[in-house]
Amino acid sequence: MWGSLAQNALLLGLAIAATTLLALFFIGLTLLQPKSPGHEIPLSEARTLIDAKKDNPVSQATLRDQDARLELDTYSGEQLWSSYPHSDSYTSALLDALGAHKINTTVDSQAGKPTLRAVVQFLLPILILATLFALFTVLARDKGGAFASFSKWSGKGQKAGSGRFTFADVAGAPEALVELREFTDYLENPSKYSELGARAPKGVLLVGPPGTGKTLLARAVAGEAQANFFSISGSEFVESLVGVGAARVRDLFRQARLAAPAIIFIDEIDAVGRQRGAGMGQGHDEREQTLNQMLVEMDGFGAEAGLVVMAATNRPDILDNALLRPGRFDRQVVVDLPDVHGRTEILQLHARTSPVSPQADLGRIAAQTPGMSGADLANVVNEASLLAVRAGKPMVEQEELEEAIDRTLMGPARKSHLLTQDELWRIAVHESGHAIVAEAIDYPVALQKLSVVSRGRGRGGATIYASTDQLMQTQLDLQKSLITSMGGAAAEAYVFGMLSTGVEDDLNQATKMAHSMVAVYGMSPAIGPVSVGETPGEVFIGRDLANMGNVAAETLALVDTETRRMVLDAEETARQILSINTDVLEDLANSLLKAETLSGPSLDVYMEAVAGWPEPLIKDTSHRSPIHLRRES
Ligand SMILES: Nc1ncnc2c1ncn2[C@@H]1O[C@H](COP(=O)(O)OP(=O)(O)OP(=O)(O)O)[C@@H](O)[C@H]1O
Ligand SMILES: [Zn+2]
Repeated sequence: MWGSLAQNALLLGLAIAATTLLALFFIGLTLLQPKSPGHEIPLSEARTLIDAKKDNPVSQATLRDQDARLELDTYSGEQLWSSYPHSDSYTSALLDALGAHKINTTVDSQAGKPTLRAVVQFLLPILILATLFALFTVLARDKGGAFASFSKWSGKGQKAGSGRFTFADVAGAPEALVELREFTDYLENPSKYSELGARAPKGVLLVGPPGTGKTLLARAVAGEAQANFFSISGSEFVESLVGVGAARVRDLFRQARLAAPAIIFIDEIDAVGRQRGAGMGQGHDEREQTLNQMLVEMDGFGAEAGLVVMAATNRPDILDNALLRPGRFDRQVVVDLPDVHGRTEILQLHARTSPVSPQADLGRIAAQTPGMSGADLANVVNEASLLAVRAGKPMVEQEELEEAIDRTLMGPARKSHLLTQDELWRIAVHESGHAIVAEAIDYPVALQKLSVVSRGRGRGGATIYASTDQLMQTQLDLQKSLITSMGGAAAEAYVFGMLSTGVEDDLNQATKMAHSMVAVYGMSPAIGPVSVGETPGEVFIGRDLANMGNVAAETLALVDTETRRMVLDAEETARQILSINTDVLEDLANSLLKAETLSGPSLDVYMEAVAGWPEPLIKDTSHRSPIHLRRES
């Protein structure tokens, strides 16, 4: 809860300083009370002495105007003093009286002569205030207190030129680099875009598991384009008070605008960018305000600004749709875990800055580390260097590198393990299942890439399709994508006789889709073309039935049954497709296991061998059998 050790020390120090200063202030005030000589008399008595008409006893008077004190010396050698009301009129009245009786008077206004007392009186309160202010600021930053908006936002500007990263510092992510070129292009010459009235690229979402170099990529874009770099993490907004996050966002954008061309990098954007209205409990309002402010800022600058906002997440699925609209984060760049090729390149890159022996076989290290991220691999090289130093060797040899793999796996930050051969094989079968099923039913979106490592630990591989621009989807389209989603689970069940946790995302997606088909799009014959009032894609489970309005409980039960039936049907179809393509499944899975990723021609070979599925994908069409209508164009 309480930040770092250093922050604690700072807090303690400030608290002590504030207390000390406060004590000094009061001690100082009493001790430095000016000591007037002699004894105090009431003002009335002093006036009587001054005003005495005969034998005036006062030999000499001193007006200490600043302290509002009147000191009187008498001819009898007495020293007396008295306080008087501190006002200009009273002072001049006193001076008049003294003058009238020709009393020798000194006025000591002390103006322009700062005494110790003045210092105490005026500087100490300022010092105390400053210390208290600093204290609050630190507190606020740490706990999200009310003063946080005064504290400096924690974004850091990176001066172009100092310790810059470039694309040469990123290895094993060629696709990401290609996509990011456009942003460096724009940053190097924003006016080109504004002159042409072209829509400048504004926001890009870097999607990928931790440690895959998302931050590195953002910095590299800044470095390539000689742009300034500002970064902030979404998690910094969590737990702060309402309004603080929004203020920081405003600040950040203002600073970046002044420093343009610039990149604003928002790490862990999912911490603020979740679906609005989906959060619960504390910090929810704050998150929404911060998110809204972000949207406002992103809409508030045009092509001429020379600003690019990059954000990183590994959960793009939970982001608020408003963030993904055109003119905001409308681009996504996937930053996958590297395959064996990528890992070799990353190792080579990091080996360049360490004394790695040319005899070391980095390809072998790459082959032993499926599932490791770029950050893990950088760590392997680093650990190996430490081991070499400890062993007194001048160079890092194979031995150290291999030991460093184990050390990296045992490291404190590491939450998972390497993918074993068994896991890789299962993932290869699963992904091949998706691809073969999609091919057999002529899934309308092109398959681009198959991978057994790319999607992050514990999540298995990925089957990546080109994104589609299609706005309207028919029942057949949805049915195809449902069957394709079930291809992975069907393959696991078909080949291994049981599922694994790797099917989680697929089943989730398939269930949501089937549910929408039933409850929203009227595609289930049992329910008919009736909307059950649900938001597309939401699942009933755990939902408050009281919110369901006019929908009868029986209907809800029927929606459930129909959803399940649709998913089961799709799985059955997928399984049958696989059973007529067992040979392709075997070959493809093996090839994938060896190469870790397949794309382009090496993938096409297998796809061409897939036998198509001859049967209709939509059953139960009896209630809506088509007729033939002449169409004239
Ligand atoms: N593709 C890569 N090429 C070279 N080095 C890499 C690569 N990926 C990661 N690294 C190394 O790992 C370090 C950490 O990566 P970075 O912080 O950019 O990852 P990230 O994806 O932003 O992680 P997180 O999501 O945890 O913030 C980099 O500074 C770099 O040394
Ligand atoms: Zn899958």
